[in-house]
Amino acid sequence: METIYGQLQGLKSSQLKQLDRLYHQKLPVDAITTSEFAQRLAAISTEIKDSVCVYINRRGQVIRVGVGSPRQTQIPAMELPRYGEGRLSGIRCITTQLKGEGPSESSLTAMAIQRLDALVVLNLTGEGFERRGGGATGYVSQTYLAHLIPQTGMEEGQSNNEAIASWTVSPPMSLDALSLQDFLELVEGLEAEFQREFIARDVDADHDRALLVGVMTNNLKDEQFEDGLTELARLVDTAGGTVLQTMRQKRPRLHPQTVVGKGKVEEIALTAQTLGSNLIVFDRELSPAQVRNLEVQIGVRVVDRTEVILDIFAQRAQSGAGKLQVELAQLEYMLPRLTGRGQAMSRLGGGIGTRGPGETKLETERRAIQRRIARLQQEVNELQAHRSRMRLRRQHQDVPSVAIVGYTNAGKSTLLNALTNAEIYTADQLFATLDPTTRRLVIPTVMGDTQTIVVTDTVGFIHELPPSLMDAFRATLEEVTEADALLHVVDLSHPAWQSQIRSVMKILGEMPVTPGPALVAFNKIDAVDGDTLAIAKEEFPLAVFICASERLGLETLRHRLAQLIDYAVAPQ
Ligand SMILES: Nc1nc2c(ncn2[C@@H]2O[C@H](COP(=O)(O)OP(=O)(O)OP(=O)(O)O)[C@@H](O)[C@H]2O)c(=O)[nH]1
Ligand SMILES: [Mg+2]
Repeated sequence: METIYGQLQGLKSSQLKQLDRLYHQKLPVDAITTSEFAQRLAAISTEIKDSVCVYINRRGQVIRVGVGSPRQTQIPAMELPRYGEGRLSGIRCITTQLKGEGPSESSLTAMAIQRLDALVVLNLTGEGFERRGGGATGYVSQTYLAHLIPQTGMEEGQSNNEAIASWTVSPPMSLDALSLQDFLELVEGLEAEFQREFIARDVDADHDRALLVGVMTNNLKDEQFEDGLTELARLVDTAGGTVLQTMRQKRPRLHPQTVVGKGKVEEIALTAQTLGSNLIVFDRELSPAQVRNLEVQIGVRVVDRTEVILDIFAQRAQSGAGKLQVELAQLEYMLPRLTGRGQAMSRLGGGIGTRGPGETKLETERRAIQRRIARLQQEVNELQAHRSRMRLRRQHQDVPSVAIVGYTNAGKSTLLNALTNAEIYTADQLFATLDPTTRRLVIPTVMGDTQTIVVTDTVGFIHELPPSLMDAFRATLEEVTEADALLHVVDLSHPAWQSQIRSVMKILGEMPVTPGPALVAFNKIDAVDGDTLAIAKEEFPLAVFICASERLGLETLRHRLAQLIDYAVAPQ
């Protein structure tokens, strides 16, 4: 017996046998259904007093039989072929309906999620008869034919509109009229239209088309939640993806298996299908099991915030040390997530979270990965030792050191460039800098002479910096803990500047060695209003205010640095 899906309780074995026999039926390739096949389906359905769904491929073979509505018998996303946006799944569903008129909203939604070729609804008369010598007739009162239609005009600006699946449902027609329809003509015409729309939209295959999902839990304030989503959108953008839409759900507690509730998962799947999204990004860390469950139900690759950050790091890493640390972070993140994901990953293609040195390692054995991690750890240790020898040499020469720290995109590199004419890459991007750069800087002393110090610019921080990154970048972060003092650069023009300060302080507080004293420098004051300036001055009376890009306030900054160093290196 083949598997019969759906609600089988209470069915007699003779009924199950009838359902099973449907698997042996074959339809002509150019017919949606034949009259005989539809009557037979309707006869069984009438007998068991429940809907029956049959799924048929383009060769006319029955590939799935289920009892219940199209929604209850639908094919799981992971079992569906994925041909991309320009195509349909190559499978149609014929279902019987005991009451009601046309197809229900939920049946149509199921059609859209599975990208079915068509959905055929057979309304039952409630009676009928078996013809002598086999063959049922009279069970079908009328029929409906529904299919998807391409969404036109999904332009950039429109992409944030609610996703509305587009389908069309025929007026009721007789079974005879339905069986005369040319099925091949219908799907070929439809696919040609989908293909045209797909090309018109100029979809770039290397470009992730992402849906963001935010889960608002009780411990979050509205503002925090929205700031988090805004930042996530910037991260996806920096990683090279396009955000098509952001979906939100409020939940007192996360759903243990899928984070969001069942209805939301369906909505995400439908939206992904409708908008042609190939990536779902959650605003929090997901467990390996949650990622698997979500991918199976949505049929699109699912990543969490950490994976997006790791992907940016992988794209940015230039130096050997940078690449080494990124690879280590990626492997440490991936190791617990390996089981079962390999298959899903290869089905769902590349993009955010699949790039970088860690990528090819995914297929190899766990143990090989563990060995590789151990080797990378060793190399990071050597890197750490090398950096520490360099610092020791400086300390012998009595050169005080300052590390520039701050939230990513605060203007740290711009400031070091302005102070020392260094040529560090700066950009309005998150994590523009990964590798530390150290430059000499001459500043006054508190006594009025001059002195030389070294200033190091390094990787920026972010709210909830992934622990695997913290560990892998320990050699880089040691530049921070080993410096005599810190210059904490804050982007005062950013609406979330206060929470960014808190995040930076939190990360500094979690470092294995307590960092030195810090001077806060509020940057980008050219883009700040008077009220914000007043609040910052009141909350941080010792801070300096600068505009690194216009080199404003740097004289004051040099003097305050002198005081800071005088305090930091004074014999205690
Ligand atoms: N309006 C304004 N923009 C600035 C100022 N300083 C820097 N920027 C801009 O802010 C953006 C980020 O500057 P970066 O120096 O790359 O920032 P960062 O802190 O090094 O960032 P990461 O290395 O990515 O962590 C760039 O587009 C700069 O041009 C400023 O004083 N005013
Ligand atoms: Mg930088």
